[in-house]
Order: sequence, then structure tokens, then C-alpha cells
Amino acid sequence: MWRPDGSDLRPWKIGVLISPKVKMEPLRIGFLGGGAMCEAILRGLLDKKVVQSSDVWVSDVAESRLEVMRGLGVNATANGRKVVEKASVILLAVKPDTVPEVLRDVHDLIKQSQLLVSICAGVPLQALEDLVPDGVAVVRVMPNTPCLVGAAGSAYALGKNASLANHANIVEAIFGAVGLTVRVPEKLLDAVTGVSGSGPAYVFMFMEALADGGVCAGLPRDIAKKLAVQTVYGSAKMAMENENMHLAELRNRVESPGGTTIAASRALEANSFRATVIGAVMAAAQRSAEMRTKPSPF
Ligand SMILES: NC(=O)C1=CN([C@@H]2O[C@H](COP(=O)(O)OP(=O)(O)OC[C@H]3O[C@@H](n4cnc5c(N)ncnc54)[C@H](OP(=O)(O)O)[C@@H]3O)[C@@H](O)[C@H]2O)C=CC1
Ligand SMILES: O=C(O)[C@@H]1CCC=N1
Repeated sequence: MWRPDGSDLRPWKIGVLISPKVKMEPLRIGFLGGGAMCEAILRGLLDKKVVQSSDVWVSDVAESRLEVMRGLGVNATANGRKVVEKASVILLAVKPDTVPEVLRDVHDLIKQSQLLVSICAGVPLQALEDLVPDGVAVVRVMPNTPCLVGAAGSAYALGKNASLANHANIVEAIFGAVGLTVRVPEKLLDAVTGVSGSGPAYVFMFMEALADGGVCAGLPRDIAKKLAVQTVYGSAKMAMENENMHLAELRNRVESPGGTTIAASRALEANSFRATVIGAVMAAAQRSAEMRTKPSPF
């Protein structure tokens, strides 16, 4: 597995470190918060057989979410303390402003042998470390909903007690199984949230608009949607398979001189398409940064 610092990680298989000497216990993952992201990560992990459903515990305050979790075959409870008692990895997946009360409730049960992984936007490592007993390893991850289909983009930062050899490997095992992972300094996680954490929403909005454009130009809606989604999928595939090619070069290859595409590109530029997208990423990154001091008013 590749990481930005050029170092290598050992390959993993079904929660077991593949190394001649070192073996790891199967993962026991406990989710605090069983909402949309828990479900996306969990479905991805179960699908990839990274963890067995009997080794997963989920707590949530909403009975409807516990029902969904039971439907996945995992252990579901309204009591977060039961989750912490069972897990080797505690995955914090509640809304950011609920984090202090959720961690305070389980503080006395958290052991140094456990790893706390938080996916909560804008909640700094220092704040998380202050909410767990001294010495407990904490990692912040910013994943995205494509975990569900094994195509997530996740970035993570290690806390002061988390090690590359052990804790980064665990995070890579979990999030690497459901997509691409990169390690970044914590200060970049707000930017990551702006690009890939929130990014699927912009892409869905773009696909919706692309399909609407097709309908406006006369296509039946079902055909417009299929073509819009396939176009985004195919373009992403091309960009991934030609990673050394600049994205503008891929775009230029579609823009025939005097043709249809350059006319569309002109219309997009006239309406500040790129500046609008850049502004959206900045808005999300800034919201992520301000969430530490200004929780949601709702
Ligand atoms: N959605 C996304 O695409 C991404 C989200 N994230 C982060 O993941 C976290 C979860 O997001 P998401 O799954 O979308 O949010 P959800 O609101 O869907 O899930 C959070 C769940 O936690 C429940 N909850 C509230 N209090 C407790 C408690 N004390 N114990 C256990 N569960 C509780 C909530 O119930 P109720 O709603 O009834 O309060 C809800 O079901 C957030 O911090 C977010 O920043 C990160 C990356 C991407
Ligand atoms: O909208 C949010 O706050 C969360 C964090 C990243 C994606 N969804």
C-alpha cells in the first residue's frame, strides 16, 4: 500500500496482518453512532469480509437505526458502554457536537489497548485525546459515503499516542478495504473534508444537473439519468487510469475545434463554474474548521 511519505505498509487480509511472524487478533469494531456513515462503512467492511458481523457492535439512540443494524446481522444496542466493553477499535460516528457527551459516558471503560478512531468532522485530535484516558491512541479519519461501494477516499491523521506500525495499519486495514487511503498532517483534514468528505454531494448535484440538462434538451428522464451517471463514472475511470495526465488535457481531448463541447465549456466559464466549485470546497473546509467553536445551531 502506498502512502504519501513514500513508506510502505504490510498487506492485510480479513483483519489479519500478513507477516511471517506477526499475527493480529481479528478486529472487533464498536461503532458509537449508527447513522449514515456507520452504515456506509459497515456495509463496505462486511461486503469485503474485513470483519465478521458477530465482531461488530453498534450503539445508537434511535431504535430505527438499531433495527437497520440488526438487519445487517451485527450486535446493536442503545448502550454505548456495551460497545466499548466489546471493541478493540472504537469508531466514533456521532454528530460532532455530540462527541463530548458520548465520550464522557464511556470514559472509565476505555483501555490503553483500544484504539479510538473518530470520523467526526472538525473535531481535533487534541479535543478527542482530552476526552479519553491518558495514553489511549486516537486517529482522526475523514472518509466519504462511497465506502458503501468500496470506492471511498479517506484521509487520516495520527494522534500523539498512535503509532505508524500498529494504529496506522489498523486504520489502513479498515478504510483501505473500502477504498483509497492517505495519511496527512491533521491541519489538512479541513481541506480534505471540503474535497472528498463532502465531495460526493457536489458530484451527485452535478449529475442531477447534467441529467436535467438532458431533459431540457429533450431526453426522457430515465435515459438522461443513466447517461449522466455513466458519463461521470466513465470520466472518473479515465482520470484514474491516466493519473499522469493533467485533467485539462483529458478535457481538451473532448473539445473539438469549433465543436459542441468548447461551446459548452465557454458557457460554464461564463457562469464561473470552476470558481463556484472552488468556493464550495472552501465553504466546506471553513465550516469544518469553525465547527470546533461554533456547533450546529440545530
Ligand atoms: N455523512 C457523511 O458523508 C460523512 C459524515 N462524517 C462524519 O460522521 C459523523 C456521523 O455522520 P452521519 O452518519 O452522516 O450522521 P447521522 O446523524 O446519520 O448519524 C449519527 C447517529 O448517531 C446517533 N446518536 C446521537 N447521539 C448518540 C449517542 N449518544 N450514542 C449513540 N448514537 C447517537 C444519531 O441519532 P439522532 O439522529 O437521533 O441524534 C444518529 O443516528 C459526523 O460526525 C460527520 O461529521 C464524516 C465523513 C462523511
Ligand atoms: O456534512 C457534513 O458535515 C459531513 C462531514 C463530511 C460530509 N458530511
